[in-house]
Amino acid sequence: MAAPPNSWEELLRKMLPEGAPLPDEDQLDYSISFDYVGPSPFFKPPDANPAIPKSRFTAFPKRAPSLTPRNPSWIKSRSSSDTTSSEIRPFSLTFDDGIESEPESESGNTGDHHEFGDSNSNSNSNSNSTVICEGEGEGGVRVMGCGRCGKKGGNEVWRGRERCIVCGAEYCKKCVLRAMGAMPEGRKCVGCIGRPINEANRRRLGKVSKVLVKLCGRVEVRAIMQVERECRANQVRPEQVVVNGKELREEELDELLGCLVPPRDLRPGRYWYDKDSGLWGKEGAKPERIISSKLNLGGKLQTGASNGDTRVYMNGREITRVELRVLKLAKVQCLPDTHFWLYDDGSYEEEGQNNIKGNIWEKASVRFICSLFSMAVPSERAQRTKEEPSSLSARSVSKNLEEHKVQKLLLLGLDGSGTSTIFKQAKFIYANKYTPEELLNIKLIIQSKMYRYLGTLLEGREHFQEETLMKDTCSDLAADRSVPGSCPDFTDYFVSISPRETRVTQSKHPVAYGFLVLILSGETECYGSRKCVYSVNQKISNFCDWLLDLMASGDIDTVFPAAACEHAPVADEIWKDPAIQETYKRREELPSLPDVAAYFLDRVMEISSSEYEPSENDILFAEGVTPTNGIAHIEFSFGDDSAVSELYNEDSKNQQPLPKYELILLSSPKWLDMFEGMSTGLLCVSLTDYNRQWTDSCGLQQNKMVASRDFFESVAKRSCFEYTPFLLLMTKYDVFKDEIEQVPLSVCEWLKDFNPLKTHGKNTSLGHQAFHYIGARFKELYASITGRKLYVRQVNGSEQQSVDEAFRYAREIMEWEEHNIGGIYAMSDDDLLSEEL
Ligand SMILES: Nc1nc2c(ncn2[C@@H]2O[C@H](COP(=O)(O)OP(=O)(O)OP(=O)(O)O)[C@@H](O)[C@H]2O)c(=O)[nH]1
Ligand SMILES: [Mg+2]
Repeated sequence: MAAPPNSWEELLRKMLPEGAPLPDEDQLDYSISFDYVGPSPFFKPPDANPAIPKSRFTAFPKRAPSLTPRNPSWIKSRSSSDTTSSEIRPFSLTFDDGIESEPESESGNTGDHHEFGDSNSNSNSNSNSTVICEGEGEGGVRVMGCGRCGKKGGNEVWRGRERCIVCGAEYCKKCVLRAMGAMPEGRKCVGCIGRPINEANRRRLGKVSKVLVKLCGRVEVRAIMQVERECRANQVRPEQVVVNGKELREEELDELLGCLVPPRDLRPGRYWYDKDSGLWGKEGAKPERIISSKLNLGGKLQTGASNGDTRVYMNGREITRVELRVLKLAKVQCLPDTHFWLYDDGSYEEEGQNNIKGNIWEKASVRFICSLFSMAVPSERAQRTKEEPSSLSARSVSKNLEEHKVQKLLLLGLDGSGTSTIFKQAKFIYANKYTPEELLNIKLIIQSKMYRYLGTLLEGREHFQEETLMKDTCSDLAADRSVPGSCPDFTDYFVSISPRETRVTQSKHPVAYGFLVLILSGETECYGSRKCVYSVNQKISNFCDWLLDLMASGDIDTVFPAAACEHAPVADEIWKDPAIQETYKRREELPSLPDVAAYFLDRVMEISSSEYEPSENDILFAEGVTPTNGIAHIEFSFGDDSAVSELYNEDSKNQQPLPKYELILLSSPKWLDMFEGMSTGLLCVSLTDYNRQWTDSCGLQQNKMVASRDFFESVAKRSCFEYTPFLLLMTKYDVFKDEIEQVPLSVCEWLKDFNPLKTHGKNTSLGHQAFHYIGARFKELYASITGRKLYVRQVNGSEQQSVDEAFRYAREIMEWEEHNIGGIYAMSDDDLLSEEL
């Protein structure tokens, strides 16, 4: 069933504010994502109709095989042939240079096979062909205008440009095929064929570009991308890899890349390698991988290879501080000037003692911490090989690498921004359920928190009661003494330090001040017999005194939850008391009382009982379930077709392995620098923050959206996230869309320029426009820091489907980044959109 020709335009028009112009297809930006409200644009095909293709959003592309290192088959072909261009020819092109018409690229041509033969000679015979490599910069400097026809940027044709991965010369859509010919080594001008690529473009190798898809069709582009990745001329050259201070020789590089556990994604650079343990890292840095041991590579491992300063030595290398922490975690005695000998199986001994003391990889916690910090951990493959060496011989190296790759997602955000909720939802949706021990712990947390909420309410009640009675008393006194005029508002005259200590801080009004002094010095009896909406009976008052004393002395945690069951009836009575309900109505004045307090207190009897078992919602809404000052993580994988997936288990052995993900929730920014090499950063910001206050670690108050922005900025600036794409998850849209109708976005100084259009459409509501505006401000900020694109999505943490969709979006981003490096080449992202899109 063919879609109507302009269906995407219609769909887009519905999403954009009324009157907004439609962007060109080339300019479409897929980096803001939100929940589409309306009928599904993708029809579920009836089972009986196999002709209808599966929706493209339900099937995610399989990860492409690892690009580098090369697989052994390549190494074989490399030694057998020395030609650079003819060994892998993606397809043949015939080119009729007499026809000046633009290739049919705009429509209908996708998937067509272009027959442009012998392009090299034809291109060269063209009068313009001499400019092919002119003006090129070796360092990838961009040539202004098309390198062949000379057209400058700005017009439609120029926008879809392609760049040579050697010289950086750019060609407009019309000239790409003429300038690059059959592309036997990928996107290179014909004059650059056989020449090594510019290293700045290595990350671009094999990443599909939209322009090529339009010009050549998918099948051909795949072939071009494959040769671009695999042909000899584009590989790392031996002299570009220095190991232990020595440039590699050709056979050494072959040994390194052809071994069972090679370095991941080898780039030109300086490395150190410990052949006894297999540890491998960049010169001057911590180990990043354990590769195959006993390879004969480079020079001798130097003491200062990793720039360690710990006075603890491993196989002659002074180890780094992070390694020392790991050793301590593994309970290895590490006194200064200890010299260890570490073997490739993880066993270690002190030098010269000939006595194996243990195995550092034995503990799961050690392996976990190492993998969290992107540090070396022994690969399962290497371990399996030891057990069954023959079982792996037939498997390709790249396949193995794929299988064991775990995509790491780092979840960050200020307290209350929704991070814990998303983490808990991910655990419900994808990972295993909570264990009985975890459930017991959560139950105790919920019970304890519930009594704290009650304490906070009682404290507030006391404060509100004093305030109200004092006001009443003062107005009576004022009336008694016939003070002319109305009674001043006494609340202006004192600031509450705590409900039990009220201090006069102003005395603008001498009469009022006189009354206050009178009241405060003349005992509270003057309103002791009075009552107000916040007054309670003696029983509650006694409980209130007891609970508040417990809170003040810090003993509440020793009493609750142990005494929860015993005090449940009175707690229930208190919660239902009208005075407490009146207090709860003013909960925004009690900052430590979360909205979820009522959810739990409504069921105080049930929750206080020893038989109570927290439900999924209870866990979701409970505070403090995830560690507030540390790290939590879950590992999971999810399939393409359904929201719910299984843990990868024994049963899936025979199936295609699902990609694995590790979600790491980081509550404390002090660890941030340790998280290099994350696949994606998920940063949560609550949309309602624009109207909230935040107290920083120094006790200073500021707008919470501004605090979130500053936090985001500090994260984006870290060098450890240089290559990490970020997805901004904007939470609490459900609350925000109503709140924005009452309180304008301009209450936040950073967002004061928001200028909404007055329209009445589903997707042009004030909330929707404001969400876009905030997203755009964050994108702007991120681009100014990193020059890259920030992905944005709204999430409702309380809905599993919304969280699931956010993770699916994150997965698409990882795919795009892997195939298109959208972020790094953001300046030309119009031609680097995913093939899948
Ligand atoms: N309405 C609504 N509430 C949300 C949403 N996301 C989170 N919340 C609530 O916001 C509060 C704070 O949630 P989180 O930020 O996840 O909690 P946290 O402060 O990071 O961590 P803990 O307090 O330790 O649980 C909780 O009461 C959540 O139920 C959302 O999208 N919509
Ligand atoms: Mg919290």
